[in-house]
Amino acid sequence: MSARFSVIPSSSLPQETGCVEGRRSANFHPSIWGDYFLKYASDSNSLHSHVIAEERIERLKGEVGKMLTSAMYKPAEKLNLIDQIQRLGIAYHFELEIDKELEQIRRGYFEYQCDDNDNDLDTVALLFRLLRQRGYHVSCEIFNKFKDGDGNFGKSLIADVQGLLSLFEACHLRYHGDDNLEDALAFTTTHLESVDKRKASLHLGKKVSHALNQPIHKGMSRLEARRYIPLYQEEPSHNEVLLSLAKLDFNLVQEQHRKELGNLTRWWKGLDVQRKFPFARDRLVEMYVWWLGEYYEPEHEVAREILTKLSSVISIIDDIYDVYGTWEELELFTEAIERWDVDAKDGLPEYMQECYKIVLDLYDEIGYEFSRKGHSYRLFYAKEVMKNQARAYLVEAKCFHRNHVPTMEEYMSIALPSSGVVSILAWSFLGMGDIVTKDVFDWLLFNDPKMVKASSVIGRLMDDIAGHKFEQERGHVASAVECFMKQYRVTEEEAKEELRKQVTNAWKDINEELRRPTVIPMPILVRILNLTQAMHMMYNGETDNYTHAGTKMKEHVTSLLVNPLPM
Ligand SMILES: CC(C)=CCC/C(C)=C/COP(=O)(O)OP(=O)(O)O
Repeated sequence: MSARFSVIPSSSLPQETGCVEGRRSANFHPSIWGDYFLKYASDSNSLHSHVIAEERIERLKGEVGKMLTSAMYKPAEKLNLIDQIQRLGIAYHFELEIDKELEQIRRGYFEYQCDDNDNDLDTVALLFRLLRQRGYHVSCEIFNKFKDGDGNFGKSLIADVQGLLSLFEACHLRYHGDDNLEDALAFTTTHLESVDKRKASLHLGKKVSHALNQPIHKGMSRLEARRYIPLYQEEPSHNEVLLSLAKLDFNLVQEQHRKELGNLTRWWKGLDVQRKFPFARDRLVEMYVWWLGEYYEPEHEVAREILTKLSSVISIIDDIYDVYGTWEELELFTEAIERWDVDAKDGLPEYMQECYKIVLDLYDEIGYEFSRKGHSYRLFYAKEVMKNQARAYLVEAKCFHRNHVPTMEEYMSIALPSSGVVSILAWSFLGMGDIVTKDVFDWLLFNDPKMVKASSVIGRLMDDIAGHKFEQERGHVASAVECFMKQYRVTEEEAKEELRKQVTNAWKDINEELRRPTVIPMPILVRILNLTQAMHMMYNGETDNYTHAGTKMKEHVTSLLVNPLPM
């Protein structure tokens, strides 16, 4: 298919520039984890306890399944149950049941207008959130009845902290034009912040603090489940069956994740990354955690493996383009990727030859996996993505090597493709089952879908806001913050504020694109949502947690992969 970028002619650069030549170094810190996970690669001594846990899980799943479909619960109780199941990270066992129950509750509420008793703010907001999460269109006018005579969310709601919390969470599902929810977000945030300051009721206070920092809709499910399980346990009314299932399942799946990461560590060591590419970020473990945001369910083992391998290699390539490579080398490397031929590596410097070989070998390996599964057609898309990514990196590098600070419009046309979101999504689909088709790849690669663009905007702008300072210090292509400041003559803080608004708007696009009926199957769109949540985890705040993996990211790795949940 047609390339999005053309390769920049080599003659075009040096004359034009005060060109930045020679090699740079970003002084990335070394891997925090080294070989730590290697020991899990061959871990088979827990086989017996594994089987016992699986049997218990099956029994508990049966009980939860019965609770979900039982007619004993009122709709409000059922909604709470569904919410808890989702937040505990075990909803993947009950997708069909949840869909059926939600559909029934939706019809009861909107078509038969029943259950007037369940019309409190907490329940209505929960209903709204759970339905919109699944793509049902529910009008935000549903909240009008909670407004006072002046059309504002009124004082009477302030004492209902649980209701405020539920409304706050619902607001993050808003579409463009949902003005009601803009007001509701400001209203709930103000009042929840004051609850947070008062540290009212220890348990509720904890929930409020966490929500303000991390709304459910933007949170990475696996990480949020890890945080929610102990919180749920502290709830006096918690259900023992749900809790046991959540803990057992978390720990069993964690064992699988460790083993996968153990095998990946072995592969990574075999590549000898530290020695061959000492200038690059060595972040296999962090990359794996990133993709637990895309899918953590056991069935996606192969997809996770393919995605982690490809993205870890692209991370090295990113550092070649961003940091280490000279302009001439980058042109040569891009041409070699275009040619996709073993002989194309002749003429590359040695470190690039090593990298090129890794790419070709990896593609041979995944190509073999595709042919085993009857998915050989996927290899074409996988290669196309790598070529697009290399071209996008080259265009970005050109800006840097020319010391060019583009306008925001020009910047976004360069920085959205180089953000890698399309590549990551395409690669994340490679190892998935038959829900992924040729049409899905064509849509993703050649239709410029709105939801994917929104996800790229969120990833790119959050990354730029978080990484601005560090990248400018080490010398990096101008970020959105710099372009915005220059174009609109504003301060760094003002630029960041404006860019955060663009992120907020892009979330509304994501929410709208999830609305049924969708052209692309929902499980595919959910991957785009998941990737956006994972990027939110990576870049939220003032730190790029991928590059600087020693603080928050280290905590995430520890809680997701090192420490099991105490039973
Ligand atoms: C979610 C995605 C798309 C991940 C791709 C993996 C990757 C190359 C990360 C580097 O991020 P970075 O912060 O260094 O990116 P950039 O160099 O574009 O700023």
